[in-house]
Amino acid sequence: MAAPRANAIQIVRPPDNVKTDLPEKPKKDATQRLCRNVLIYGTCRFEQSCPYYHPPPGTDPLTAPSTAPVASPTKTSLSAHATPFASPETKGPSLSTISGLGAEHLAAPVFVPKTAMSDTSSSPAPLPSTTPVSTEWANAAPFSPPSDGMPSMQQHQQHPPLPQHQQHQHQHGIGYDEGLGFEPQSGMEGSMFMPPAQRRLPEYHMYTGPLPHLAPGRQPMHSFFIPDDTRRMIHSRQEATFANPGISQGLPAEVHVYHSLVPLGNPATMNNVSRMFHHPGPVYRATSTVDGNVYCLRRLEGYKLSNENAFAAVETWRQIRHANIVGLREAFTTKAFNDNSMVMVYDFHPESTTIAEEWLNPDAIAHRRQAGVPIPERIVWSYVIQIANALKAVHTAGLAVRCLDANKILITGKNRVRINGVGILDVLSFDKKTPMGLYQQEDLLNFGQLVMSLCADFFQPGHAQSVAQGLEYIGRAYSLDLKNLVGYLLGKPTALKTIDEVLRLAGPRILNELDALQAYNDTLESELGAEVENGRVARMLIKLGFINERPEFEMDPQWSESGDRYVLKLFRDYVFHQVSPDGKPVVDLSHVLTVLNKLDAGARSREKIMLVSRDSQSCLVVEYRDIYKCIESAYNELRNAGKAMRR
Ligand SMILES: Nc1ncnc2c1ncn2[C@@H]1O[C@H](COP(=O)(O)OP(=O)(O)OP(=O)(O)O)[C@@H](O)[C@H]1O
Repeated sequence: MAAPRANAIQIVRPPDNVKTDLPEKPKKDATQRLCRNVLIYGTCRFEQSCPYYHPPPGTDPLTAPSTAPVASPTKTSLSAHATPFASPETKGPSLSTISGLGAEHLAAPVFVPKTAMSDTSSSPAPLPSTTPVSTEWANAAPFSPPSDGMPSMQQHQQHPPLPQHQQHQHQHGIGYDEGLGFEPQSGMEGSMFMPPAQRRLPEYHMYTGPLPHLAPGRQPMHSFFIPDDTRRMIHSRQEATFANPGISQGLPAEVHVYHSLVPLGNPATMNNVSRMFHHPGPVYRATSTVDGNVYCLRRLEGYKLSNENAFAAVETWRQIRHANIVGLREAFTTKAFNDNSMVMVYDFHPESTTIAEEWLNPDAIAHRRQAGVPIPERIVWSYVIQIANALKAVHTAGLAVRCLDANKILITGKNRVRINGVGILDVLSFDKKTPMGLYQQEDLLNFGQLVMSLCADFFQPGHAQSVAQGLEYIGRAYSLDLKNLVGYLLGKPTALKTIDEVLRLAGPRILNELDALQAYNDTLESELGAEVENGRVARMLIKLGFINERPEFEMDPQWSESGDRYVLKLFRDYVFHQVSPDGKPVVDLSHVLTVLNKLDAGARSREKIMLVSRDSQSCLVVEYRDIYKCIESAYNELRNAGKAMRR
């Protein structure tokens, strides 16, 4: 058994120039105050000589009646006395009211737990959730009653210096990697542990994993971050949006309000005459000087405006915003390419391809034939429903797509399709005489041919025999529903043939699509949830970064090392600089994320952690809410000073 240490550990408060306005509360008589050893370790080995109150064996000091002489942690905690904490409510403007692009964005809405935390302020003695202690704690030197009159830190009873690694192992106790269970170490007495209910993670700790049905067998660590495939997809889209492959030679520096043109699609065929538009129709990515966004410019070479009214349809198309249509933004004529060109500006969908490139290229067809597997029906129905949805919106707006073709359906995401090139033929082949109903019938026919060519790759549009063979093949390889739908679309145009009827035929398949979309939505929301938490942690880290190690503030080189900021320095060590028993750095991401997340959610958290000075000569037992206040106070100080300078 370790003897009590001769050099009693002094709890040292660093120099603090900030004077508190809080009135000091009268100290209770030592015999009326709960022994810290009991509070933290469960027992006091020096009960005979210790001047503090020791509850009778078997009594839980923290659940003792309020009349019992139990010292509430509220009264002995760092925050209770002489702490110059500035509450965000009382000092400086409310963080959430600040707007702009400055550091004020760090002020995420403060999370206020709705559950048990709400009444902790009035409860007599909430339970600290610092968890297990080791046998080393049991052998620790007892605290000594404070001998001088330091106002705040003295309220913490003294404990032996606790190496950071012990804090890591025993205060924090468990990491996410290790699961939430807790196994007492052998040789530790049961009485040394909090009852199980008190050891669980607090309810305000927000780092929840994904929904169980969304991540069976997923590694816990991965649930902290966005999954690899989603991350890769987002990165490659960002790269496709902003990377400059350096192939812009020969292109004008600016076209209307667009600059930084980069050709899209296959460079070998981009200057070919478009099969759909009968003009060479290269496509470019370009950045707008107006809003800084990236757009897709389709240039139609050799266009001569013959009728001013030709552009009238563009205005109607501009109004259509639909999930399955590539949005048309504007159209203009230009000589910037040293010719007469018309440019149609569309929303840019990075990394997109077309149905033709994806499914109808010779390699894909050969592969399917070799494998004897057609395109899965689920995918065909998904395309059918999305395109039908787009057609419904277009026809309802009194327009027609007029270019429904596998080359003009963009695949912009997982099974996500959008009709591309809308409005071009309205301008190029401006013709007021043909009724729109005829074009709409043409849309339905094109739709049928598109579905047929996906299901039966030998299909040749316009050949009656090919249609019959195709339908017969669909009848064998796919469901009767699909065959009926294609048959309907390829049937003779009549007034009764409408997109509404197509939707009716698709009927229950629409529900499947809805189901799949909602499941995908759930997945994305769950991933977003983890990122929200990461965002909060990032804000907390940025705030700490503003404060920790600041060379000077208001002519005070000691600012970041004194007062509240000293607590933050120790807290930073607690988060990042823990070491294992053999002195090796503990690089435990789950510890960092958990602690920072608790801190961000900790405006009212009574959970305690122990911070130890670098020389291990002093320690502080602080609640998360105190550290939270320290950060808010110091950060507001910096922010207000920064604002005053800007004025
Ligand atoms: N709005 C857009 N956003 C992003 N990329 C696009 C967009 N529109 C087209 N693209 C890219 O440009 C490529 C070429 O598209 P385009 O419509 O010109 O196809 P195409 O096969 O050349 O058609 P066609 O010769 O029949 O006119 C597409 O594969 C796609 O990668």
